[in-house]
Amino acid sequence: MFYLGQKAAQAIDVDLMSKYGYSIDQLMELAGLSVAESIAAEYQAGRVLLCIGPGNNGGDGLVAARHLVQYGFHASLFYPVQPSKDLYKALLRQCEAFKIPLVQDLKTSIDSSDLIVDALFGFSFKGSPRAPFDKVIETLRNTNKPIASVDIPSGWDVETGDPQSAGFCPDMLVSLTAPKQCASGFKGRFHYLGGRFVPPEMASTLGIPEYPGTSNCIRLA
Ligand SMILES: NC(=O)C1=CN([C@@H]2O[C@H](COP(=O)(O)OP(=O)(O)OC[C@H]3O[C@@H](n4cnc5c(N)ncnc54)[C@H](OP(=O)(O)O)[C@@H]3O)[C@@H](O)[C@H]2O)[C@H](O)CC1
Ligand SMILES: [K+]
Repeated sequence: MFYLGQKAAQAIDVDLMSKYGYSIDQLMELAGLSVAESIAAEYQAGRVLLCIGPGNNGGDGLVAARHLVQYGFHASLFYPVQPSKDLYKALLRQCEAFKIPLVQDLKTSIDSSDLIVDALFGFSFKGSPRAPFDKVIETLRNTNKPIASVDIPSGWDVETGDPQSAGFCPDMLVSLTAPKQCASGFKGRFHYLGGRFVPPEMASTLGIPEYPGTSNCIRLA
């Protein structure tokens, strides 16, 4: 399977929508579903805190929160920067309908959670984290609660990963569509692949393995 660089990951996203006709809502729903399924495959249904970022990685987290509640988890959201885009507003409304609370105090919420989901940044992250996410990532680095990262461990460079060991090491990584190059430095326990929406032509070019049965995720390592 190919490990994608930043430009290749962004180009695939564009192809899925322009060449193959997917909408972002469709891709995000399936991406978030696969994140929830991967988590439910490895962790007992407990208290899960989802840290949500300002882009589509955060959108995946909002979708995953809803599915995790349906799987019996107690979910809450830490969502420090809420963009005004209709897509995210609608996903947040759905979370409200599922009685998923928004929390303000990250440290206290981490202490009362069994698992943290990192849906802060994905394949469009660049440079060093800017405020307020610098502090959020620092707080995640200082917890010993397990972290499940969506697509990229937030704060890592999409291609070079975390060479200075300045970021955190997640316990789980759920790569979406195909792993990004930074995933080769992942040392956590569970590496999953999700995003079962890739048409056969693209799947064979990328070397994506066949998903088993009706599953929306595959354990890679
Ligand atoms: N095809 C797929 O696999 C799909 C994956 N999905 C998910 O989408 C993300 C990529 O989403 P995108 O919106 O392109 O980007 P991100 O979520 O990674 O982040 C963009 C926002 O982050 C801000 N940003 C970037 N760098 C920094 C930084 N150093 N500090 C603070 N903030 C940063 C950026 O702000 P700008 O002002 O720089 O624009 C954006 O607000 C992918 O990884 C998957 O998780 C889709 O859901 C479905 C298809
Ligand atoms: K992430």
